[in-house]
Amino acid sequence: SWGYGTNDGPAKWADHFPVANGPRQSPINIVSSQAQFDSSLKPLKLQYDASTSKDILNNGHSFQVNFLDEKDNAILTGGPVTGTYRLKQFHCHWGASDDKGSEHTVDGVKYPCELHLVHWNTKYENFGEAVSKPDGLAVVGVFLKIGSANPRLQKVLDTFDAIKAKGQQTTFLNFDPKNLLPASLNFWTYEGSLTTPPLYESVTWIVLRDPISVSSAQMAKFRSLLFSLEGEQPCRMCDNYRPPQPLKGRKVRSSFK
Ligand SMILES: NS(=O)(=O)c1cccc(NC(=O)NCCCCO)c1
Ligand SMILES: [Zn+2]
Repeated sequence: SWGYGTNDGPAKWADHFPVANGPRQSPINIVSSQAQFDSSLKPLKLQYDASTSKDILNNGHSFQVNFLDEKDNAILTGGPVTGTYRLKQFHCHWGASDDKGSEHTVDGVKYPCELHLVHWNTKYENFGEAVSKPDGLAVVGVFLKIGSANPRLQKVLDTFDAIKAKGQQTTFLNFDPKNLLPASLNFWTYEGSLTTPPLYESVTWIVLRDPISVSSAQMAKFRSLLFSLEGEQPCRMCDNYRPPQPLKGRKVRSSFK
């Protein structure tokens, strides 16, 4: 199956997933001067207070914190979307060094890490139904910038020894993802896709302008995870990001001037 290596990485994904060369692929480079302020965009509303985290998993591509999504416990409304989107999971993408790792870039600037909070449109039955629909998902992207250690993020990193290898999972309760958001919810938004196979063109992207902090030591902890199964030749999990894709005429709107 697919990965991020020389033989199975982003340059090869089109072999099995031809939509990789489609008209609304993600991520993109956000050219801030080209983004158009849209006063009709509503404030982004992230109601995570009753969010219910369940567990954390190493899926062989990233770590993923999964949420109970049978009820409207953690929802996204407003911003560029109509209706209600439910939080399903969050995960990250990062580099082998602090000079790269994010999927979206801003004026060509790469961040060391990018957090994705994945929500699905409740007009569909569940995530599996929504994931392939053009208005199926809304993903909030948050950049991580090297600075002081992030104590909220540390709670996630403290589970990594239990999920070192692909397929390992452990209980992870009562984590509030609101604690991973910057003070301002100013955002850019555009119509895009999953950034991993199957690359479905089903995502309304909502990329927050302001980063949250992470320390260099914390970034090193991300890189202690493995792409590989226990007992296999260990392969450190890093550079699990897709590079920016062609804009193909899409407009990027901003919620701020
Ligand atoms: N990276 S992302 O565009 O936020 C994103 C969001 C939701 C799903 C996905 N990708 C997938 O679920 N791929 C299916 C296999 C992933 C490993 O279990 C990517
Ligand atoms: Zn992602």
